[in-house]
Amino acid sequence: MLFPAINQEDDLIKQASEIVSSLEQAADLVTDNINSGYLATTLLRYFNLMMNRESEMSMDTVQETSAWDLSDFESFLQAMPNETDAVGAALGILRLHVMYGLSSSDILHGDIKGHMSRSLTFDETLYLVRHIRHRSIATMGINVYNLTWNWITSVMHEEFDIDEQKRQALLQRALGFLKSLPCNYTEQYLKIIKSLSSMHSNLDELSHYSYILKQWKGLDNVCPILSKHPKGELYDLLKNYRKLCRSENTYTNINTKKHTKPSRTCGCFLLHNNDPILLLAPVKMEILHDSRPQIALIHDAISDKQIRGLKNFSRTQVQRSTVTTRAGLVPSDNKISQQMKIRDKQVKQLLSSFQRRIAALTQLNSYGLEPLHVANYGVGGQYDVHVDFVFAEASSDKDFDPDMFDQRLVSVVTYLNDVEDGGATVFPELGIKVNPRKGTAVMFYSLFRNGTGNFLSRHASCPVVYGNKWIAVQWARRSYHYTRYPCTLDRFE
Ligand SMILES: O=C(O)CCC(=O)C(=O)O
Ligand SMILES: [Fe+2]
Repeated sequence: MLFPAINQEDDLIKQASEIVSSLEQAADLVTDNINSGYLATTLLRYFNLMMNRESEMSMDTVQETSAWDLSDFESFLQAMPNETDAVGAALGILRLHVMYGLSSSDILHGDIKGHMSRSLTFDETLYLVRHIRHRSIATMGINVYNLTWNWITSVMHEEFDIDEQKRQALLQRALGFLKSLPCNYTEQYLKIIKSLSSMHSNLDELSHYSYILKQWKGLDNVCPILSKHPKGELYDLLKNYRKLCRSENTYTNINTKKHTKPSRTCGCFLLHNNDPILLLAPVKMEILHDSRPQIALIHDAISDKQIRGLKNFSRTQVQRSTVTTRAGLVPSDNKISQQMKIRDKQVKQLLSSFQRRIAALTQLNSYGLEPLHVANYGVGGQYDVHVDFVFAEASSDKDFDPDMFDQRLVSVVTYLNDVEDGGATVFPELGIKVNPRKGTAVMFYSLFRNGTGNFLSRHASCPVVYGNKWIAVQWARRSYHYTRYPCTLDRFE
């Protein structure tokens, strides 16, 4: 099972607690299993356990469920997280760190944006440091050297209860890192050398280095590579993504001027489109972006009963999400969630009024609606900046012509729960942030009238900090809607 944890993972955590509390023998086995290399997973499972109030166990539950036998336990062990989960957990914590600008020292003390957990151990922290250069962190548009150094120094400053040997190993690691940049003519480097000397380390090179460094004229205070920040449009976009997730208002206007006009009709209204269904129960619309692309909120888009039905059905069936790439549909570091398509007839029936309303609202033909997708993001789960249409560079077919493809025209993302912290949908080109609210949907168009993709519709899901996030995504394809959305010759109409 892959990180991020969803309800199944919560169940697993509950089972773990039950076993550990009730069977001494089992507890030893669990400990053996967990301690060998799965530290970050342990960390996140504890992290979840402590933070997710729903999964906290009362003593009553422990007593009720203490009748475990060992065959149950074997299958439990098989379902234990593996190395992939461990890496996933470490990356989840790093994502929260980067996206929300958290201090590494707070995380070390178990404080994730004010949600308290236990402190990390020395080994767990090193496990995080080892994974900072992972692709998914390296592509977040930050200086990974800076991030690594930030963590190394936090570990060095922390009063971990570790022996001399481990402390020396840490300092050696810090030296090795600075040397690899290379940053060995800096005050930072010298400081570590001095610390190592003060520990009476018998490294021959120590005295040699301190001698050279003392002679060195312009010793840099801080290594320049560590303070370089990536620049360019892509980085501005990723910066906006982070700023929106953090609710900082200072997002940079990148492309907006190129082909949007100021919004004229932002506001709320009841919409019925003269459609019999909507005349009976008009849609509560709130326009967030007037046009090109139009982005709107739909309030009360789905009933509580439909939400319950959808979640109950999907809870045990969602699987690791995939994205469309040149290599086909693959799991991706850019989309950390689990999802499924709803094909079940009964569930479809339950949702038919929901889909009819969407069709009536967009005035699109319901034949163009794709099967509904349900997705769940756990703590640290996110969806990086992306568009919902396929563009040539992302296609697996080298002759792919986006204009000939039946592209996704409209997306309706419906929130199936309130997320306690994080999980907002953001549009980093436009400075728009939508916080998930149970029953509300955000609807946006991805194409221009001529059928080509509008990159201003780029959007993302901020990582979930606390709780988890359930959404239902309804896409409508363009091909059925030529009459409703006739082509124009204007490139940007
Ligand atoms: O989770 C969200 O807020 C956005 C989901 C999304 O963009 C998608 O599934 O394509
Ligand atoms: Fe999307």
